[in-house]
Amino acid sequence: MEASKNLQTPLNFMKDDNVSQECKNLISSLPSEKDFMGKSLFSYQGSWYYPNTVQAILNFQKHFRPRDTDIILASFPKSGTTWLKALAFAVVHRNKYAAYTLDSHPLLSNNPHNLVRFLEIDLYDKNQLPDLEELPLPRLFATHMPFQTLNETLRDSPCKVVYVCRNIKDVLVSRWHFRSKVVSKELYSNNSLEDMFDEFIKGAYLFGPFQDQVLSYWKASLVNVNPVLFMTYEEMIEKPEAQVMRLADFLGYSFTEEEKQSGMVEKILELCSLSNLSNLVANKTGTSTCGIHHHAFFRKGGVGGWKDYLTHDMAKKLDEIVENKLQGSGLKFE
Ligand SMILES: Nc1ncnc2c1ncn2[C@@H]1O[C@H](COP(=O)(O)OS(=O)(=O)O)[C@@H](OP(=O)(O)O)[C@H]1O
Repeated sequence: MEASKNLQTPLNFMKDDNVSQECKNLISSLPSEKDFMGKSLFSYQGSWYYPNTVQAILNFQKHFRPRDTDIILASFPKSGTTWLKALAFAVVHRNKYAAYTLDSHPLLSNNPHNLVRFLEIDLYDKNQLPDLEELPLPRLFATHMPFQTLNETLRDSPCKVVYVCRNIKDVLVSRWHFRSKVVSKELYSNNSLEDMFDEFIKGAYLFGPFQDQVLSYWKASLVNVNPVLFMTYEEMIEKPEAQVMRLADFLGYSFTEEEKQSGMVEKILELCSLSNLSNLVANKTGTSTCGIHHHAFFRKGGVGGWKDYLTHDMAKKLDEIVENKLQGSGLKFE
């Protein structure tokens, strides 16, 4: 692939134009690789970022003050983030939007990414000191950072972290489709699946390596420092009622018997379903606060769609890098 110079991407967090001298000094000491467009990525605390994202993470690490009731939704991109944001928002704020009807719910008029904003590619990317005081309680945030980077800031806080992960093969295919929607053809015309596969094998791509991030949250979920709930997209697809109740229990917003009897769990699942969200005008139009068109967050969903795209050999190699990393951890992808 040809690496052209001076490429511009519309996404702020992929740029390198908002970096302090302190951050420049740090970056100059970090391992670096070129991404698919020939732009530089840097490895900070075990994950790869563009310079503006490193700056945003430094902002976050320096200035974020967690509250005990904060909830952080973490994920590797394309693992079910949008769904988890919608579900967590709907669960914790369910009493604010008419006890047993969800007709006037914010999720019907706003994209989940604007209701639960990313720390490093939105809030702290835009602002060194974002105003987080006005957010409704409990405050909900999201991140694609690995646990070790998040935890440096959360260390003494009892705030809760929910991690959702998904099979690497579906993640890769989802990311490939997503890239074709968000990176303009002028910047990158050859969006081949093989290029993305090579990135995953090599490990140097935004927020990668996938397997390192998954392992960081898995390990954190086994020890009781910051409570971490480890969820999988596949389990959410297979047993949505059980998983949303598990989420609610963990967050301290368990469904009452009365709510269960009245069908509240099913109503929330319907509200947050891919078919419902993706058909809303609010999600067919407009751009999220992190600069991505709302519609780009929705596609086909489901489990095993990778089979239509990846060869047997590709699938085997992807499984191998994940298995090698997770060996002995007790976590296994089917
Ligand atoms: N509500 C809901 N229910 C089930 N599945 C959903 C939902 N919303 C989005 N999706 C599917 O999730 C994939 C996008 O992943 P993320 O939301 O993690 O993307 S992002 O990281 O926030 O950019 C992407 O998966 P693929 O369809 O396989 O590409 C979306 O279609």
